[in-house]
Amino acid sequence: MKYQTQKIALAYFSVALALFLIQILGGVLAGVIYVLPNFLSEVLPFNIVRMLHTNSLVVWLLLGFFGAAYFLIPEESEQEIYSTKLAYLQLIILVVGTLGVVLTYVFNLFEGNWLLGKEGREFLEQPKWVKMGIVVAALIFLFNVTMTVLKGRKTAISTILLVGLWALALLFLFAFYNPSNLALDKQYWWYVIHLWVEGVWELIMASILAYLMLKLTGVDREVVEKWLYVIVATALFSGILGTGHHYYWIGTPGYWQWIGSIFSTLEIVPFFAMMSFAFVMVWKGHRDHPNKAALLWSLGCATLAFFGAGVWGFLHTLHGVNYYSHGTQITAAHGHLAFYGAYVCLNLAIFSYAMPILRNRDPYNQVLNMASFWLMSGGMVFMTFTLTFAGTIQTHMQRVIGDYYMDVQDQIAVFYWMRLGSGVVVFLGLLLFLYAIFVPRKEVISTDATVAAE
Ligand code: HEM
Ligand code: HEM
Ligand SMILES: [Fe+2]
Repeated sequence: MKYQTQKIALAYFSVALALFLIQILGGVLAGVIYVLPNFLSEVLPFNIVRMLHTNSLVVWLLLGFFGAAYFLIPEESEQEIYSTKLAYLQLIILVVGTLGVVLTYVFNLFEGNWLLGKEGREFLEQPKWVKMGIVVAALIFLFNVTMTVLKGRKTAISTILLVGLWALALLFLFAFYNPSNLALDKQYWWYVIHLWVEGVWELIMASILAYLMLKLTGVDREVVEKWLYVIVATALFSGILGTGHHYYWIGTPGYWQWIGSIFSTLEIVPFFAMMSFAFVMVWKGHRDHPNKAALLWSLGCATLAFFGAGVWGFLHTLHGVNYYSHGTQITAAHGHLAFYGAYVCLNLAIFSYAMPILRNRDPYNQVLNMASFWLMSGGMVFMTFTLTFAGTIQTHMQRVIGDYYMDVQDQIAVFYWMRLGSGVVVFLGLLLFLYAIFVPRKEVISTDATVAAE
């Protein structure tokens, strides 16, 4: 570790991983409820479990991004982080907010209260006070990292990361606007949900991937930067108007069907570019970096993001297709692989790279880490297939033939059992990852012991 303040990342990554564990437990529980509908129905109903699953996902991904910024910005700007105290204060605010959400939902507190009560918009369910806390934490973060970057060396990687993080925070402000008109509500809801994952998060993804490629493959910075500009330009060009693929059936004007179809199809381009980028860098690179696990997660990220977001996104993005598939298991299949490939793998890549450095433990459990990649990714890919099969049958029976929703659900139950099975595999993969990251390798302990004995 070159800079002392990079250590801040350790706290962020650890809390992120704890929430990841909760997210996956929530997913498995939701998967159980799908096949055994009365399971825990009085204590922890499905809607609460689902909210915990999706919100803990978003929170831990954000914590991972913040941690990644604290880790890579000192190196990029050749400068210690402006204030360590502010960084920890930011983390405390986010943890308190998260606990607030969990307690409010699990114990059903403050019903109907404007400030403290629940808000029922998917992904934006946090009570208002938590949303405000998130904004305060984001401001602290932006101040802290911007001051650091301004004082030091400015690189394309840190600039694009900063632009992405600023835009992420600004777009979140739309979460406060919740008009009673349902069409307007949805229109602004997508400003956060879509413009995050298919806009500014892509900038964050591209810059973190670029940093990893720079470190792991040893290619020249100029080459990495050229790719970065192309990826960012195509991501914003396609992603902003691509929002139109959510405006087909919510009461917005008909021209959105064309704008949405055309521009969201172009969204495949940045994901394809990111995949090509990663492989070309490895092919051209001359460095044989010892951290093979971080490289595996990076390549896995770029590849699975291309399939989950690009291919599975395109599958249902043309309005003629979406007319039938909207809101079916096809959507869930895509949502899982896209989030997993693009943002889960990205975080696990930077954790795999940074954790051994942060914990001063090199070499570490590489092989177990790589095994966890295959278990988790295999599980998620299998889950995507089962949900795609389920969704195809569902779309046909429900939207083409016109069968009743619950009758169709009974017919596709076998896929939900398979989804549960793959979810358990993902859970095991995660346990293995945690073991590989946190538990010291046996040989290392024994050498230390002999050294101590001598
Ligand atoms: C890192 C891995 C995972 C990610 C990124 C993830 C992401 C998501 C997302 C984004 C949603 C909302 C989907 C939508 O509205 O279209 C969701 C819902 C759900 N997830 Fe996951 N999830 C993961 C792992 C799991 C696991 C392991 C299971 C276990 C079976 C699971 C089961 C579910 C269930 C049952 C739902 C609710 C679906 C519904 O309402 O119909 N997820 N997940
Ligand atoms: C990493 C990037 C992406 C992530 C994390 C992501 C995630 C998601 C999630 C979670 C949903 C469900 C939202 C909901 O209704 O609750 C969704 C919907 C959708 N996504 Fe993506 N997505 C990504 C990229 C893309 C791309 C590139 C395309 C097009 C090529 C696409 C096309 C769609 C479409 C058409 C829907 C609406 C499905 C429906 O009508 O039910 N997505 N996405
Ligand atoms: Fe979208």
